[in-house]
Amino acid sequence: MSETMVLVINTGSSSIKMALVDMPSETLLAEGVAQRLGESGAELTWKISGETSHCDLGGAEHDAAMQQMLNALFCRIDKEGVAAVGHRVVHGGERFIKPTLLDGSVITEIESLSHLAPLHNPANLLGIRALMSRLPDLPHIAVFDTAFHHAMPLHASLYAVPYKWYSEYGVRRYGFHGTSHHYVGQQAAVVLGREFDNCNLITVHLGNGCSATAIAGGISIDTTMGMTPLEGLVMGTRSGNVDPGLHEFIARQSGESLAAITQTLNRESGLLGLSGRSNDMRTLLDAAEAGDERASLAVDIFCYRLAKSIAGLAVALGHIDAIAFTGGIGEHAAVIRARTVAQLAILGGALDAERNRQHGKLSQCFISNSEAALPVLVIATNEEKMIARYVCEVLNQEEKIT
Ligand SMILES: Nc1ncnc2c1ncn2[C@@H]1O[C@H](COP(=O)(O)OP(=O)(O)O)[C@@H](O)[C@H]1O
Ligand SMILES: CC(=O)OP(=O)(O)O
Ligand SMILES: [Mg+2]
Repeated sequence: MSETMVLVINTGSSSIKMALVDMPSETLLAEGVAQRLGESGAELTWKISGETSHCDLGGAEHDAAMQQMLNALFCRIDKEGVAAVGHRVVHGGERFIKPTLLDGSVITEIESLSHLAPLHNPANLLGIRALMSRLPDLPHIAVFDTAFHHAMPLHASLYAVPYKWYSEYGVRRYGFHGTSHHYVGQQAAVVLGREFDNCNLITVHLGNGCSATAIAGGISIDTTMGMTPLEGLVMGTRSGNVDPGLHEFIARQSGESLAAITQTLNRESGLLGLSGRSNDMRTLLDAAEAGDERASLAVDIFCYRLAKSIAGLAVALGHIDAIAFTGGIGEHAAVIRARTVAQLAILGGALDAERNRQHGKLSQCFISNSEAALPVLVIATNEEKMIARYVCEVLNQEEKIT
């Protein structure tokens, strides 16, 4: 394909990432990150043409941060060169199993899935509407977190509930963070010197939302998130798995509605709920180091539940070629990787302490001990680059059709 620029927006539960990607070279011409949204430490960083700028967002939520980011971006880039916009959309339901050109009916359908991804689809739609109004003449393409998981076998995607809940209401596991798991899986195969389609991998995405995926034959065959991004691992503000009897029990105890309890499990649980302090792993590791017992307990539970889930995914694969850590925590928190892998001796996991500690300083992906049976890698995710790739695939197909 000819040189073209793709603008990408990735709205997560605690961050907004934007990138202007030159394709097909995949050069990042501009990168913006607004993080710790909704907290007093909310901040925005832009890297444009090699220059970095930084500003305090004063506790901004998604909407305010997005407007500020777009103003900063459009002051500095030439809109004329942009060929298309790629939007991360977290829940694509049963219908959206590949990147899709956005129009009114697609937007309505994404909106109808908002109750299944309340921390994400509404924020994704904010970005879609803001960019469609600023760049109305360009193609806008939605790339869904759920798409990479769409071929999960039924034994992994169905819950053991009455089958008609699946056939009549679409109750099933979808999985999320698919764009990141796909990108990191492909990168891990490159590092291993193997074909992606011939690798058995566990990719572990640890950001504000956390999930792990078993990949075989180039597809996701099981993952820890489910019908909503609430299932699975302990996360920043999400509980992950709880006893299905919990809702009724708490409703009886506290008189709260089911919706209020779900809201608590989404927004006030996980690391935040356990520590009573923060959803941010940096804050908790500092607090634990300073002797805060609840922060320490939150970190212990996070690592134990993660190790247990990775061991569970091993069942899906039989043989594991590598485990790859990614996401803000996976890439930067050596102590979390160390404490998790220390609980995976049953799979042959053993880290090289120095490689693990130095990761980031040396651009070295392997952090496992050379003698260990289980190779462990750290791979920086790049959902924005992956979204730009998917967008170009759609543009190329459209070109072929017309
Ligand atoms: N150096 C670090 N050490 C420990 N945790 C870190 C570090 N840098 C980022 N993190 C953690 O990564 C998480 C955010 O990850 P990220 O992937 O950026 O989030 P999002 O899910 O919003 O995209 C936060 O919990 C943050 O504390
Ligand atoms: C799906 C999900 O949890 O995304 P994020 O980690 O960006 O919140
Ligand atoms: Mg994210």
